[in-house]
Amino acid sequence: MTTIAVLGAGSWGTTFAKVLADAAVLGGHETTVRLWARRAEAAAEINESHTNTTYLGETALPEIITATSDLAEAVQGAEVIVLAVPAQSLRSHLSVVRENLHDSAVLVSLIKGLERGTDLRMSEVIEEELGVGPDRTVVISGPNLAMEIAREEPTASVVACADELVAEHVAALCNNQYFRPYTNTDVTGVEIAGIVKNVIALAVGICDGQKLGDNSKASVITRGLAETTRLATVLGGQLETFSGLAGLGDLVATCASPLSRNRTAGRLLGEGLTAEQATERLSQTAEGMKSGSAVVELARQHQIEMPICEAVVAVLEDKLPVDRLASLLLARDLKAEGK
Ligand SMILES: NC(=O)c1ccc[n+]([C@@H]2O[C@H](COP(=O)([O-])OP(=O)(O)OC[C@H]3O[C@@H](n4cnc5c(N)ncnc54)[C@H](O)[C@@H]3O)[C@@H](O)[C@H]2O)c1
Ligand SMILES: O=P(O)(O)OC[C@H](O)CO
Repeated sequence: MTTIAVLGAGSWGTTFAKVLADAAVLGGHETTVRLWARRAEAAAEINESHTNTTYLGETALPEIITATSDLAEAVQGAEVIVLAVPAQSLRSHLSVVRENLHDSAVLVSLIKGLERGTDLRMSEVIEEELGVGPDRTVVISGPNLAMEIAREEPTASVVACADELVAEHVAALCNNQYFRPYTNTDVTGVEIAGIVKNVIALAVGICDGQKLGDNSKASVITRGLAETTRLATVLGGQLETFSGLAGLGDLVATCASPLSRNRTAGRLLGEGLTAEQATERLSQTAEGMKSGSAVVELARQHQIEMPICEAVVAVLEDKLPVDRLASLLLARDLKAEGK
């Protein structure tokens, strides 16, 4: 019997709990999936009606998912702990996890954000707070819009861990008829790809809000991928990761889809809303809004040029009028494409 705790019953946490439960049924594994919801009413709805209507409408959740609003209870005895809370709140949740952590538990981050103040990736926050090694820290990232996966539309993803056997174990736990995981050992590359694509999606959304067309958006996506790759490779990420699912795959899904909260937030900024107004309008997590400044800070520390991310953050901080973003990027000095 494998006990898996999923912390965060928002759109991705709830959907991923369903992915795990469906994988267990398909694979004939004996698995218990516990889902931690911040609100007691959400936990009660999941237990009684097997739905989470706030995030997933009428999607029917498998009955092997049980929910609780008691974080310690969710974590107790769990061999696998999946983290699906907003990036800026992860550290505060980990203090409760630490007190109830199973000796050999594996920690799996679904989070696509960078911690403000420390500029740490989520795997680094987990390792620092829980004192676990990279062989127990896993990151899952890819073109994974929760709502499509909840409808069981096929997708693929990347399960990354420094220890390939651990990645394979977690991949087996989430492999089902609509979710196909590939393993990878490039945790840094996979994580940076997921973090920065949210900032690039904000830029694409701004193009939408400004009524710019597909050439502009394709240019932002392509140059955005170049920025992401520059940062990740300096931090130790592998170049190949960026032509894969966690790189190009996720960038395309997020920047193309009206389901993306980051692209939607960008569109609202492009239409003239402030960052605060756009966040209020969304009511769900758009990680790029908070992580953007940490990305830019990290890039500056490593002397990496990230002009698109810099411009997005300047808009978020009200230092650049949104209608000047395109002209600012176009006025930069000419350079060779590969540099
Ligand atoms: N939704 C997706 O399609 C998707 C896909 C892949 C990755 N992700 C990533 O997964 C992470 C979680 O995203 P989500 O879509 O589930 O977000 P969400 O906004 O839908 O849900 C967040 C959940 O965290 C809970 N929470 C706990 N502490 C919180 C706090 N301090 N502030 C706000 N909420 C708090 C909320 O109650 C909610 O249940 C993000 O890093 C996101 O980038 C999301
Ligand atoms: O809705 P977004 O913008 O948080 O994107 C969701 C996923 O990260 C897409 O892979």
